[in-house]
Amino acid sequence: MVSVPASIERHRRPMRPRVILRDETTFPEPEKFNLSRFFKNGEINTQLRDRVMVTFGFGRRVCPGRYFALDNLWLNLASVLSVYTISGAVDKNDQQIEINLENTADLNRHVLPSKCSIKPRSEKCEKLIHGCRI
Ligand code: HEM
Repeated sequence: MVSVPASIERHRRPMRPRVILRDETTFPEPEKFNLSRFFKNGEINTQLRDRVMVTFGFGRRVCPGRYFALDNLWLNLASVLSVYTISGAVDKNDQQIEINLENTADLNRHVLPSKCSIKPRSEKCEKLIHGCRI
């Protein structure tokens, strides 16, 4: 077995974000997709521990791209949601097709594909998407 030099060993972290964010004492049923866990009396629960910054690690090895990543996510999501309505798809009998929330087991986990419906919010949005002048 290759031994790890002490200078590297002291940078190792026993608690990774993935483990912290699945701590059942703070986040009951951590594997369940449950947006209501972030709300209290119809408002965002500001008493919860910050679960966004945890994702990027801590201390001297904290992710230096965190603000860039968060701003990009915000811009991308806001751009998409401002012009599209995204919802679950319906089958030919007009019944809602259930969204599959299972994760892959890769290093970078993501949800498995599900059918969904993505429609422009309005004619004006459609023109915007196609790059026409409104
Ligand atoms: C949602 C997107 C991202 C997530 C969740 C993320 C998460 C992380 C995490 C958990 C670490 C390890 C922190 C630790 O060891 O404690 C890390 C390190 C790092 N990240 Fe990110 N990151 C993201 C985006 C980015 C972007 C956009 C960049 C660059 C533009 C970036 C550059 C880096 C670098 C260079 C390190 C190594 C820092 C070091 O070891 O000193 N990351 N990131």
